Amino acid sequence: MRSSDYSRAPRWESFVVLAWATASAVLVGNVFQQALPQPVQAFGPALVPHLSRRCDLIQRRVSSDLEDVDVDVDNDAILGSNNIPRRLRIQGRGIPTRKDPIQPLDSMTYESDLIKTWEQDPSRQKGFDWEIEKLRRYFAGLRMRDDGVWVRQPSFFDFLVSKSRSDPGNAPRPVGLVDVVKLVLTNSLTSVGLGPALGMAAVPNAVIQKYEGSFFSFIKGVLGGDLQTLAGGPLFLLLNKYFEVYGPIFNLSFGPKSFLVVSDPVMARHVLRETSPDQYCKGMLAEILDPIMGKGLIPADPATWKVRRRAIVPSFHKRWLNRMITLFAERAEILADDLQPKSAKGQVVDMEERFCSVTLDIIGKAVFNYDFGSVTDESPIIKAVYRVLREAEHRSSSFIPYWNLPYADQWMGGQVEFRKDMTMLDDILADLINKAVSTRREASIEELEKRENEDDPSLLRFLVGMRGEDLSSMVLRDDLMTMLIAGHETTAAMLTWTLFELSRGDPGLLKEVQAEVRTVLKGKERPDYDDIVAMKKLRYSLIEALRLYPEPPLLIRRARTEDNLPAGSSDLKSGVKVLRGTDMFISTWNLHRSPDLWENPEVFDPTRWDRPFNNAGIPGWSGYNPDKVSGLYPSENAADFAFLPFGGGQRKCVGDQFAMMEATVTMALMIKKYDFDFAIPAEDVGMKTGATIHTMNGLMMRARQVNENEPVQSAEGYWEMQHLKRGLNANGRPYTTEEEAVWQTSERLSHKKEEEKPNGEGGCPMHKM
Ligand code: HEM
Repeated sequence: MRSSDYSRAPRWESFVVLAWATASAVLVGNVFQQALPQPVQAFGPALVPHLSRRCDLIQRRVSSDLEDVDVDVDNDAILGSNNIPRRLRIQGRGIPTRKDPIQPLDSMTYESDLIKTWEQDPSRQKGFDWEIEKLRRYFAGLRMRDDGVWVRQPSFFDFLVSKSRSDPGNAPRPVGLVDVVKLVLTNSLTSVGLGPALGMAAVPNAVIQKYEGSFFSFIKGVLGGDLQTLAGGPLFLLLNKYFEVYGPIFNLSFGPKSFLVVSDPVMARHVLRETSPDQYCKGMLAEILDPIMGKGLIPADPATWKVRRRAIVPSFHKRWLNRMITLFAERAEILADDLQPKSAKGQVVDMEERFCSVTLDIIGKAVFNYDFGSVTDESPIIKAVYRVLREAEHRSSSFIPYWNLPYADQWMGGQVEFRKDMTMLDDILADLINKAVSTRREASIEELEKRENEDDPSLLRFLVGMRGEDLSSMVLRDDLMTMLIAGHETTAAMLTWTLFELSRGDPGLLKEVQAEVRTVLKGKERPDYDDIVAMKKLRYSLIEALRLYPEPPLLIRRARTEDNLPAGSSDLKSGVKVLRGTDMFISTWNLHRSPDLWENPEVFDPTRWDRPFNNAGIPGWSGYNPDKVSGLYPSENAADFAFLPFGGGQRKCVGDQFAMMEATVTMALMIKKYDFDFAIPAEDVGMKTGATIHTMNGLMMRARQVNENEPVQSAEGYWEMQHLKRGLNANGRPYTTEEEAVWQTSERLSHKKEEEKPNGEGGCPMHKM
């Protein structure tokens, strides 16, 4: 066909040729985009210059036809470039819900960058390239909303949009099929003894192959994808058994799939702190949590995480945290009041459920100023939240992604319900976000920190007010949903296990913690920050519960680059080569209960946090040093990564201070007003796991109201005695001089004898009996 024939060509033909030309151009651009420098990427469509004259001619005709498409929009309200024609505009503003077919463009993608590149320099919005770009956007369903936000509607030409993440610097690419194939091959060769030839370390292999349950339960486990059933119980307990057999690093294999299980502080420090967050991502955790948390901070890929972490951290500022203390106290008081009639009647209360309710109410108010009212009420929304949480937990302990089966949300009972629950929660969230956006007052971070926001001190209000914050995309919704989930059951579990351990342990310890609480809060209506600091024995009890019951008991990572783990306490002196794509579990459960890292690791002993601990047998580990405790709890740094209550490194929990304050205030108000007795034997409480560790049968207790102004019948001396009997001074440190040792020991012990004398003045009545 001669070029002059085009003037006579039928219109549909020119349309097809144009679409083909545009598609090939953009496809070429998209395929090679990662390999090309940014300016070249931005001109993807122009990568086929020989087509330009033809396309120009056809395009002029087609685009003039398209101008006639009538889209009713308020042109005055449109922000940004005036060069965007009406056909590329669409009505609407605000944040849609997940189920809406029209979604804002993900601001972290290459596509978004490409649009920004065009917008940054309006002088470039002319000529052939610009016309092609406009057409590409039209066919790809890209539209600009009234508020200037680019959205995407479903389109047959969806492939014209590049969804890949933009590359911040030299970030490694996500793991792909080739990496997985290479990994499986290497694993297979290593398992037949060829590992050393491939440079792989001789990491022991733990193969789950002996199933001890019934055939029926096995089939049920396989069909339901339930890893716990197949592992014969909570996975972290199985990993603990293997830890005892194979040591601090081993491979856990299920057929061709394997996980590297790390239980060594030096290796954990390397992965969490000494590598960049680009090097290890959340891997399968991100895949599992995607339908619930989307690109929220916990599962976020490294590129999204960098941007969102920077936005979220300032919202947890000191003034806000102080303000939250009042919220914690208000909500704990509601819980205490609710316990009163049950206490009077001697009724049994499931304290685990009560702690879940109070933490849900707190996080709802703190994150988006929403009152779930779950301590006193039951509602379909609360039930939906719990069902979603259970589903998230089930997914995170499954190895078959049953939720991805075709149309699973149409025919699988649990998935149908899950879809409905998510829709309900999404609608509520979208409504809250849109309300906050519509009353937005933009300001700098410093200004926002000073702002009072009496009626609504929520994180949502802060984030929406942040100048320059991208409010268009789903990431805000994803982050809020993530914090709702992350900040709720974790704190509830910490409270549950603290009450459990304090109640079943030495009564002297509980009495001492209660005495501290009642002394610090004496005559005060509500605790403040200084009181939280002063209640050290309580804080250390809470953190000790997190040592024994870490939430979550496993941290999940996937290597995005090849790496070499240090040897740590293993025998693999050259370290361990980690291939790109390797899935890894860092077992916090094993770290926290390792006899090499703790004295009497299985014992609940909050006093341990006063005493240093070291083990020269672990090269590169500097032990636990109480002098390094600087905040509200002994952190991962004080224990050199043997203790990871809130993770470590750059992806450490953003809510650690919030959680510690919340738990201290809630527990303080509980044990100030009540004594608790087990309603079932402590050993029947049991343990099961999902993302967090729950009790098997609830924490069934009876609360006895006490006179909070009466001093606790003292067990004074329990805490100090734990140090003294180990030959340390009253603060848990070694004596500096011999004189001090002699003086302190005789002084303390004679004081103790005085207390123990029958009818001795000031003696402990408990010991008088
Ligand atoms: C006792 C309570 C809590 C515990 C034990 C806990 C534990 C953790 C742990 C271990 C991580 C690191 C996960 C990893 O490295 O894979 C984490 C991350 C996170 N937590 Fe918490 N958390 C608690 C409370 C909270 C609260 C109250 C919030 C929010 C209000 C919160 C929000 C987050 C977020 C957003 C992350 C992801 C941080 C990032 O990747 O940058 N957490 N948490």
